[in-house]
Amino acid sequence: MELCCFHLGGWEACLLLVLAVCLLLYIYGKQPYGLWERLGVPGPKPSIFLGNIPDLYGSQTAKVTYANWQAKYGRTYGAYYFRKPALVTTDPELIKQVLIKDFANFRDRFSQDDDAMINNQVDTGIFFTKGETWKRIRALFSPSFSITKIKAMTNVINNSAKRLGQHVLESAKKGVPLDAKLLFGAFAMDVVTSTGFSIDVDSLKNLDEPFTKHGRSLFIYKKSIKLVSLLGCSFPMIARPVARILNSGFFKTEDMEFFNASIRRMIDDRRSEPDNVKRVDFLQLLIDVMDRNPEDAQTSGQLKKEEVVAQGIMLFIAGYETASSTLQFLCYELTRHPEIQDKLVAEIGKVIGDQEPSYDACLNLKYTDAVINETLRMYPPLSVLTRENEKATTLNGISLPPRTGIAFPLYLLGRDPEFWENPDDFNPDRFIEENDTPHIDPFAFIPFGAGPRICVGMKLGILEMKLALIHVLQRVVLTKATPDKLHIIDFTAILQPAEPIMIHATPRETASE
Ligand code: HEM
Repeated sequence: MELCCFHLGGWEACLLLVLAVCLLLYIYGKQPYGLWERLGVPGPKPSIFLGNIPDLYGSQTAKVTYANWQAKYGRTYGAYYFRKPALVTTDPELIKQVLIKDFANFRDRFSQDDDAMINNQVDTGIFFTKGETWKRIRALFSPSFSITKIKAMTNVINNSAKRLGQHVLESAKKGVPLDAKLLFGAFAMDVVTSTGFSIDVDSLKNLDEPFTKHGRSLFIYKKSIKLVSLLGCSFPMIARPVARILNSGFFKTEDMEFFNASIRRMIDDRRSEPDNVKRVDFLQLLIDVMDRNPEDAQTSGQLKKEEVVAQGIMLFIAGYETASSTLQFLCYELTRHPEIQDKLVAEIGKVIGDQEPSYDACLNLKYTDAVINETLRMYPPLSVLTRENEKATTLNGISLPPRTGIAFPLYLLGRDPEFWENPDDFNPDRFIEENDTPHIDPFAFIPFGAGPRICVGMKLGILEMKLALIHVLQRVVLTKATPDKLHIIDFTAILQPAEPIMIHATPRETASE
């Protein structure tokens, strides 16, 4: 190789090449990290390639890091999630501005280079889509979650909840403790499969049933996936094509392929059935939207088949983890607070009695609402909410370039002593309006998000949690739970106990089967 007037031997050329690559990598690794300094916004110092990710997902949990950052830099500061800058805030005024007032410019969730790591099968899922595509899909998807549709599904959810109650009673009679996440996960999976697809799985009896197994596996991250995600976010231009070729990504390929193949099969089966066997479930509602005009989905405002499949997979992703996680923490707290459990049981007895719980009756369970809210305040399943701006804008006097991330650490917000008295105490009464409770700032409590992109499954989620509590607490007393002290982890913003929560129960004297 000839370079200027030097003649380089093989190893010298190699050395030069290595040095040049290192220099380029160094420039690439450092290049995105000047924004906050330029704008005079305080914040933690980023590491090369990874930004502040090592602080968030390294040896300590993200919630501890967010608390440390807030103590050091105040309520609003700048950080870097891999190569992307994000303004982090727990200021309710700013949260309101982003989620409601300036929503038109903050429609999208924060993503790394167009979600390079989101698997093919689900990349048109409503949670991940952006801009006009999100708007079209949301408009078509939301009517499926109307009160009328949810009311029509109450019986089906009730059947799963009854099975849950019976299962807990049988275990209580045998004195067998229950793994709360497996238990409520199986219940949540039954709710998704029955309301979504009219499939009666009975996951409680068969934890290895494929739907339950793959649903559970969605949120169990292998070390290799963590590594691939890290690489993917640091080098998105390489990661995206590689992920596409290997058909892999953030979720495990085998889970995505299982759901993809199962939902496609169901769609095909239904299309070959006569019209009069139409089912009342989410898949049918989506198929009906698709069949209005299958050819021209994008322009006519309809859904394409792959979009229907992606929304079907979304039901598993969004419906499984959230409700089961909340129920496990809620029951854990009930074992710690027998007086709250007694109040809950008294309300259920008064409002529901021995009737089949209806949607309307569940609306009258005000104390149950307070207990659910208090659980969501302390243990929001999605512990960080995000958005990003389409166009350049000014927020809190800070000029944000287009596609800057915004992050709201919900866990921290729920434990903030400025908004909550004794925030680490489980006290549902703070959500009871008649009590002499301090005013709750609505933007300090957003476990379902807020504004036009709020959780579309909120009513369904609340209903299924209430029905689960009714059927469990009518049959057993939750007496004890381990571990004694909860250690909570929050990799990729999903809140989980580090060790499984085991619940002990005894049959209630008045319990029916
Ligand atoms: C305890 C129960 C649940 C909690 C705490 C919860 C929480 C959330 C949160 C925080 C978001 C993001 C909202 C935002 O960015 O403003 C969300 C979005 C979403 N949730 Fe839920 N969720 C729950 C149950 C469910 C259920 C049962 C379903 C459906 C089966 C569901 C479907 C969705 C979907 C599809 C989205 C995306 C909406 C969009 O991007 O337009 N969720 N949820």
